[in-house]
Amino acid sequence: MTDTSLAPDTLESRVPVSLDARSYDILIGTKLIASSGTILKPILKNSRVAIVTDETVAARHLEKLQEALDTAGIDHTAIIFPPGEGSKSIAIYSDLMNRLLDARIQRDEALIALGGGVIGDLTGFAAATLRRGVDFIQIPTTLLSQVDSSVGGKTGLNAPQGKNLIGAFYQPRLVLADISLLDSLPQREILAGYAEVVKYGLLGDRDFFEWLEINGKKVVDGDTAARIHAVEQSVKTKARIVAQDEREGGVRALLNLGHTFGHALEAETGYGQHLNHGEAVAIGMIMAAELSVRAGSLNRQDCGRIRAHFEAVGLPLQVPDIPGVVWSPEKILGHMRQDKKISGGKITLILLKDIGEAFGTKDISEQDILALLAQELPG
Ligand SMILES: NC(=O)c1ccc[n+]([C@@H]2O[C@H](COP(=O)([O-])OP(=O)(O)OC[C@H]3O[C@@H](n4cnc5c(N)ncnc54)[C@H](O)[C@@H]3O)[C@@H](O)[C@H]2O)c1
Ligand SMILES: O=C(O)C(=O)C[C@@H](O)[C@H](O)[C@H](O)COP(=O)(O)O
Ligand SMILES: [Zn+2]
Repeated sequence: MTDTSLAPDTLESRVPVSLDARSYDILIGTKLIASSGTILKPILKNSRVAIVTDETVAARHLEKLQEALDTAGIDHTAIIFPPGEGSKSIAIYSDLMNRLLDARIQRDEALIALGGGVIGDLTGFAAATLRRGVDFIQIPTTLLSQVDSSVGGKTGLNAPQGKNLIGAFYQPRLVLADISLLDSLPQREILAGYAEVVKYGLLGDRDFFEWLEINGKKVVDGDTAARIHAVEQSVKTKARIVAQDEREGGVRALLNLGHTFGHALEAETGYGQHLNHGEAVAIGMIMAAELSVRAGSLNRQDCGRIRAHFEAVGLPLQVPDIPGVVWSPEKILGHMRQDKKISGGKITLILLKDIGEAFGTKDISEQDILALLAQELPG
């Protein structure tokens, strides 16, 4: 357990992730980065770390982290990559490993992921594989990474064949979710993160979805208390599910609501700037809700309620036209056939029974998926 007496009084919440020897805390609050060195020091085996970040985050937040580490007497080196999904690639991973080895990062030293989900997934995978495993800390700087990607230990890279197809389950030692870091985040990225926030309401917490119907706009518009509540509720749900099923043998698959479609859309766009992960997941959740109505598990009225909330906050509902992309149901289905939840050659979909209750099924035929895609894709 983290020694929270070392944290400033702007620490609002501590959410534990209970995984035996791999347990850790998620600390949520404002202005936490200024105290990060003091908080981290007792967790580190050795007073030397490598910070991995991207150019955009480095320009805004790296200095604050470096100063905090200096104050605590922790040596550090920074490795900076271009921003964007393209950095979750084998080429960047290879470059990162070379730089970590050139810097002689030892097994008892640690990596700090300072950034969004791209930096978190990349750094986590590097930590899992460097000298067969070094500790890593998540300092998530996007709403998406604070509510979702920094927690639960899914790390990895995209492959030309599909999203997140190379990776490892490898838990961080601590997650430091500093809400103040979101002040510099563009609105498009706030909305991308909000898609994963709504996911937590839809898949397992109807009360939270209803809270979002009232307060979602505040979360999106920058209200600190609303953002803290949204991060806390999301990670509490994620921590509970991950503690039950760390390696996705069962219930954890529910966290993939909207992702079987969403990842296929991302793969088809080549992980470019026109459709980010949160947007693809938002559209994928609408597809899952529509398919749930067709399958008879969700009523049309609840599907309409989900659509209305997405519209109210500004989440995308439809697949956009993207230059150079010719959408085709067959191609999207082809990407879905690479999904990691496939077993026995059958696509597993996460559908809704109700707002607040998701379930996994292999009973939807490929013809039914194609029919849904024909309705939902442009053109
Ligand atoms: N491991 C998991 O459980 C998990 C969960 C959800 C998503 N993901 C992965 O996360 C990735 C998406 O993460 P993301 O949405 O954070 O994207 P991202 O990491 O690409 O960040 C989005 C953009 O925001 C910029 N940025 C980050 N923090 C900023 C800040 N504080 N101020 C200004 N700009 C900032 C980045 O430079 C980038 O351009 C995807 O690859 C997705 O597959 C993983
Ligand atoms: O943590 C999980 O489990 C999730 O599914 C969270 C998702 O939001 C996230 O995008 C995850 O990376 C998807 O995992 P994948 O196994 O489908 O690649
Ligand atoms: Zn996701």
